[in-house]
Amino acid sequence: MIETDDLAPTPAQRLIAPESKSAQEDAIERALRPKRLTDYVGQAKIREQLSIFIEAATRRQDSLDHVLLFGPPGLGKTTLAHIVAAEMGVGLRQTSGPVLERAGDLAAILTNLEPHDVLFIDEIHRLSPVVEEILYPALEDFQIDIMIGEGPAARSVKLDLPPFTLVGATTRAGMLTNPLRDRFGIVARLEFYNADELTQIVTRSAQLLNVPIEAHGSLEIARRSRGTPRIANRLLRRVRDFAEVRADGRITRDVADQALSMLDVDHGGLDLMDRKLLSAVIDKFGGGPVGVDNLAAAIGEARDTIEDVLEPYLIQQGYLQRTPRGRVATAAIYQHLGLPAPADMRALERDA
Ligand SMILES: Nc1ncnc2c1ncn2[C@@H]1O[C@H](COP(=O)(O)OP(=O)(O)OP(=O)(O)O)[C@@H](O)[C@H]1O
Ligand SMILES: [Mg+2]
Repeated sequence: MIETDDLAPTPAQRLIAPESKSAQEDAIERALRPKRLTDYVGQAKIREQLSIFIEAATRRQDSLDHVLLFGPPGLGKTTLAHIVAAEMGVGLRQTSGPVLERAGDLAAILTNLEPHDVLFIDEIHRLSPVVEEILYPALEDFQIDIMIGEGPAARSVKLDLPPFTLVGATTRAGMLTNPLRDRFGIVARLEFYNADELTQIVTRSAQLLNVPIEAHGSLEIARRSRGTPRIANRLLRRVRDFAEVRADGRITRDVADQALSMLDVDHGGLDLMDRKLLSAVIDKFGGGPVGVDNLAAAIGEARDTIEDVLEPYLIQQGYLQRTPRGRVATAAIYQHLGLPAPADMRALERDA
């Protein structure tokens, strides 16, 4: 048995939840958010592409093509949307899929844009169908059809819009309708960050927060941040607290290690929720394959939580595999947890 805790935090309470947890955290994030492309660490391919497209559009005095950003929470989609506007030297209007309930909500925003502005729609996979209808001609021809008046006197009016750039963000590109996805000229998939990139992010944030930190301290936090800048920044703040109370305020590797171990974030960045999930796969389902619905029932979490929040990093790290028959624990996770791998898995590895 793997040690898990019945008091494991709920997804939102997790120290390593990739979502933003509070208005206070949002404010801190804004302060730490890089403002220009050159300060944006990692995602080299996306940065290069965007810098070329932005320069080309600027030279032509054109608006930038519509941009779709997708990837797990906390990897820098909102940050990048703001950077696009800053690099283009234009304004940014921000809204989100669930907020735009009626067609009129979107029409009001669109008709108030300045030429070349960026309209940032977060959680764009949650747009309602009526709002999406309005969006199509807006994206393609910078025009919208709106209804004026009511009943028999109602008539449809075409309005011209200023040329603008839609930046859409989503954690789930698969949930976008095809016609919507097809209207983005630039599609960028954000990847998890490596330890080196996260070390740079932690070092930069520590500077902004005036926290003394050693290079090995940054690296230790980076390694345990699940490839996610938001988590790296959050762990940095918790380690700082620990350093101030239990040490002399300086974050060394030792201090970071002690703090994170106390907070139940292990050397791979896994916490109690991860271990609960993995122990269910291993102990209750013999290592898998197990369908995600069964897994959700076994650990009492929503299927979405498993798919959006828990799994992506575990899969990326090679701890869990997604197969057509369900989730399977890999040899790497048995090793990480210090458990003997099942005999047939060892045989498979020998033959491979
Ligand atoms: N490339 C980066 N370089 C430096 N810091 C970054 C980078 N990407 C993200 N961050 C930091 O991580 C925090 C979270 O990023 P952001 O809010 O942009 O994520 P997101 O992808 O929009 O998440 P969500 O899906 O929850 O909306 C930001 O406050 C920023 O400080
Ligand atoms: Mg965001």
